[in-house]
Amino acid sequence: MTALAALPSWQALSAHYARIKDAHLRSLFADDPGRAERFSAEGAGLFLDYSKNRLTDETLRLLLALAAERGVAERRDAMFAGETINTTERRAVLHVALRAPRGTRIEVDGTDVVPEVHKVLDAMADFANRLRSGASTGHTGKRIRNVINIGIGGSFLGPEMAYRALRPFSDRSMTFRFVANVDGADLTEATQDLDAAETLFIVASKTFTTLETMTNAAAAREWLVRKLGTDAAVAKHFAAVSTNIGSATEFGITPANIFGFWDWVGGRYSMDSAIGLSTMIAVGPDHFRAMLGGFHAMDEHFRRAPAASNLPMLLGLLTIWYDNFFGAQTIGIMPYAAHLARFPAYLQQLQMESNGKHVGFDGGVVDYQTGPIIWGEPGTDGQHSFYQLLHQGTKLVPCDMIGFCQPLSPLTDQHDLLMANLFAQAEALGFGKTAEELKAEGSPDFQTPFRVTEGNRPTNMILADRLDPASLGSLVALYEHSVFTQGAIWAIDSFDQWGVELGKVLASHIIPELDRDVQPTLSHDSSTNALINRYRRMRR
Ligand SMILES: O=P(O)(O)OC[C@H]1O[C@H](O)[C@H](O)[C@@H](O)[C@@H]1O
Repeated sequence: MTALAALPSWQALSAHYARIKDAHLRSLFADDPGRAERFSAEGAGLFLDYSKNRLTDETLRLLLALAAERGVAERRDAMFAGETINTTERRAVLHVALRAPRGTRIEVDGTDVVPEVHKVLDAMADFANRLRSGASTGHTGKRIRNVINIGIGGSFLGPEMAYRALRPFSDRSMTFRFVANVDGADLTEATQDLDAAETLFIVASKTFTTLETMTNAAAAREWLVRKLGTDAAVAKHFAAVSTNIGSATEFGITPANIFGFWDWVGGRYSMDSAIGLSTMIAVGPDHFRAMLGGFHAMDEHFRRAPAASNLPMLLGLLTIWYDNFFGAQTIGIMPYAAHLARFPAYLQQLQMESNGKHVGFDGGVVDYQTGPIIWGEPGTDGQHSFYQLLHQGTKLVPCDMIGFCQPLSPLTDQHDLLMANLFAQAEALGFGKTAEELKAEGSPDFQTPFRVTEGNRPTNMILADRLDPASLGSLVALYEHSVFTQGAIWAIDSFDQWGVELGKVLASHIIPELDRDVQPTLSHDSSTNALINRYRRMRR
């Protein structure tokens, strides 16, 4: 593959960047009345205004040329065709099959996987309906009122985020909790006020080997058996979601309560697979299917919309623009929706685990920056903590601002306040306030320099009608495909995660060294040895 820096479009972008890097959004807007209209696009129920970015028509033209030269569309088509694009794990990448409507054909090694997907969805729907209606009960005959999802990473962040996002659509008579951390405090807090007879645990793990999840699942089983007095209770109080059906069965989970998925679904791309069982129990199968519809609508948009109006491509290319040309290190995600409080955390795994790589397709170390650091908080909360740095700090932090036009809360007047803040923040970040303007408003001279806000801070504005299952699906798929676009440009495998292995292996070496009954001979570095020794002395 041609080195990125050697591509004509890359070189043209570098030269173009040198020319426009200091252009201010104030003048870009003043000189171009049609800017907002031209730099916006719509698809799958989402509207994207990207006009408040530091770009011109030429920037866009060159970024689109880069996407073409780098073969983003071809790689996208290869993904949809079930090709083995996750080369380091030799796997297809087919989260798009999870939301393919019945009757679509998507093949992996000659087998159409769509019927299997719908078979699992139907089994999940049956399970969810029986729980929600009370047709299936716990071991003592009591209705299941509490669902605890035990899982971590992709088996946690998606389900937790989706449950919180869709609470207005959820069965309010049920309690949903999400346990991830191997810190026993997590499970203890989640169970301490619950009646075991009314509690279902879903053990969610693609591999069914993850230390945290297996440890918490075993502790949950002990808790349940202790509370209900018999091992037989496990059958009615545990379900599992995994690609590893054998280990889930060995754990003692009733086969009818095990829901499978496939190795062509990455953990961080799995919230719309059986990993979403807790979501489906919470909101019901119809809403879950509406969410899949939103995902699919964005898949189709990504697949068919011309690059210049293709939301995920635009979002991905803008990330490249700031990351590689402006040298930005991070991107902020600011959902103006309290229900999306966990969306930035969800996107952290999706983006950073996918594109936090420094080795390209050819096995060589890349000579450019890859995935940005993703972080964020819901607005308006963030405005009162870290926005100061966004407005007046020394770092360039492009932000995605996300809003919904219709409130779901009955406090509708407050929605105008929320949206006014959303629009105002993007305006302030983009255009700032000059010393002259401040003086004209009567700012005292001694204060004026401190009050100047430079502006020229870029934002994307993403709007949807309301936060519902369909728009949530579209929004997640938008970011999935943006991540894909970035990975294709950087020529990295966005679907492996080898970097997380070393820490796991080292932990497995240290675990026996903490055993109270042994006096280990430690052979780590002097810092790690001292820390282990200190812990052994200090713990109770
Ligand atoms: O679903 P599991 O197999 O338990 O994996 C849970 C998580 O742990 C791993 O360490 C990976 O970094 C994540 O990609 C994955 O989502």
